[in-house]
Amino acid sequence: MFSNSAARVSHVDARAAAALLARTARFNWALLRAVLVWVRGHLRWVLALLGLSAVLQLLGNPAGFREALALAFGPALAGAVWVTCWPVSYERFIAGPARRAGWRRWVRKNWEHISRECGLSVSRTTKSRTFGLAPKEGSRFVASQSQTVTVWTHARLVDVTTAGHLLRLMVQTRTGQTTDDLEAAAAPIAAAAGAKAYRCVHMTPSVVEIVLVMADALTEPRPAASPSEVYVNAVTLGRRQDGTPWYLTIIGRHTLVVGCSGSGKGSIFWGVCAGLAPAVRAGVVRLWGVDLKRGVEVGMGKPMFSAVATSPAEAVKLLTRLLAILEERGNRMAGQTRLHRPTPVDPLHVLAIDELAVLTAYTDPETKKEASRLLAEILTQGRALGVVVLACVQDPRKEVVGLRGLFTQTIALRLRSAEETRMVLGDGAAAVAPAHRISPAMPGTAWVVDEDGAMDRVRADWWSDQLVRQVATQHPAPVVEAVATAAPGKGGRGTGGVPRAGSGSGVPAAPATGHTTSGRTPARNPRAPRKQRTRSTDGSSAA
Ligand SMILES: Nc1ncnc2c1ncn2[C@@H]1O[C@H](COP(=O)(O)OP(=O)(O)OP(=O)(O)O)[C@@H](O)[C@H]1O
Repeated sequence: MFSNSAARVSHVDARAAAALLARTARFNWALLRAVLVWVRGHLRWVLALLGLSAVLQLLGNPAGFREALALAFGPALAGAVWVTCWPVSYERFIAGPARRAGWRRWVRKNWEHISRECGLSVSRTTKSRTFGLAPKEGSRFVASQSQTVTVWTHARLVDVTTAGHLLRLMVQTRTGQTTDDLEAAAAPIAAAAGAKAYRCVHMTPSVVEIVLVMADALTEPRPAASPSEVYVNAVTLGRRQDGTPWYLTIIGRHTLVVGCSGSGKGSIFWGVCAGLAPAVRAGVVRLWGVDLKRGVEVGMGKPMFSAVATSPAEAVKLLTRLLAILEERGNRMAGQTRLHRPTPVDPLHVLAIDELAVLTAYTDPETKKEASRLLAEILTQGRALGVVVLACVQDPRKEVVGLRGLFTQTIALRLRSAEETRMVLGDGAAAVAPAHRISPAMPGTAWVVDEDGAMDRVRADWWSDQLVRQVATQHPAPVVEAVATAAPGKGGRGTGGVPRAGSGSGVPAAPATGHTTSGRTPARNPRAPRKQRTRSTDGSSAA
């Protein structure tokens, strides 16, 4: 008995000792690597001090020899310990500022060369005259000697600044140049600087800011956070390539999301819908879902939606109902106000469509025609009347998405060709916003056009099925729209709809069939247990 427990203790000790040994070895190896990196980066300093220490040794000054060695390797060792034990603070106080200073120095020192090689400079040859003594003529002063010289004129580097991973060059055109020329040179400048990406911001008719992204802040996926605040104007979808948050304006915008299969359209779909969830619960926003991939996507967060259609026929009914709301609201707003302001009695309606092409291209001709007509009306009238559309599609061709031009903002996820990038982001976009070159290993990454017309690379946060279900359960829509019974032009009061069961309004509960989704929704993952449609008085669902 005793010998057994002793053996167990010694076994545990051996395992702890082995772990400690492994940790120590890893630490020493990290330290050694950091020292070697430091020495490589400061080779001249180290060699000079090693030389000095050798001379001092030869001169019989062992104290000086030791000091020189300490000077050569002391900072390396201190830096190595710092970077190994506290990498974040080392990056913040030492490595980051040093790297950024190096970028600025590189640009300032080499600007003329960069400008010349990247096609921003012009040269002109002129004759120059020199005066002096001519040896052949007995060192007599000769009036002039003529020689041909090349004179370069460069675009002007107004300023160089850095922040985080960004290197910003403010460049001014030279005479005869336009900002388009500066923009065209941004790609070779980015390549010369070893930048991961770049973008151009037109500051004035003669000044462009070239923003070089020196390290990719989008490489790592980031999980989305459960929203808690009521936001209607915009939602946070992820981050921009400079690491700042990426907001998508919702009010007054129709958004088209284009990306091939697996490009991450779901992240943007849920970024918007789940991002608006607190506003949905507060009643300021009403979500309408059209999921023509058999309801697989919207099924994840169905409680957030006031109505869901999963077939083209249901979608037509839903669009008809929405158009009726829009018409009623238009009549009410006429002569009163030109822009709808969402309130709990008169909410913002957000129509979220997953796989738009099924509705506008791949269904029977009659449904296709009717759906396209309804959607076109919503897109043309809805912006000011508080009805906005978010549509996701894989194929941006005109014959698939004929209504492409009616969307007021587009998000280009990974696309299949430069031609598709041009279709989605506009002429000339393939060069500056190459959505067709987004790596398949980085789903959720996209190119967007900013308010000022500049293109920027962004990455949406990742919404897991579990998080979508959780957000939907926490923020159910207080009102269910009885879309299936709607007839064209018979929407009645636009903000109508039936309060959800148990929402405390005293209005009879809507039947579970209030959603247009017919009975069965194919599940992508095992579904969470179905919630009973009764609610306790605090508004939370009761199982
Ligand atoms: N923002 C993101 N960050 C990291 N990974 C992501 C992100 N978005 C999506 N993914 C990954 O990519 C996969 C495909 O994403 P998603 O289903 O959203 O693509 P999709 O464009 O909707 O494709 P399809 O059109 O075929 O449905 C997901 O299963 C997930 O693993």
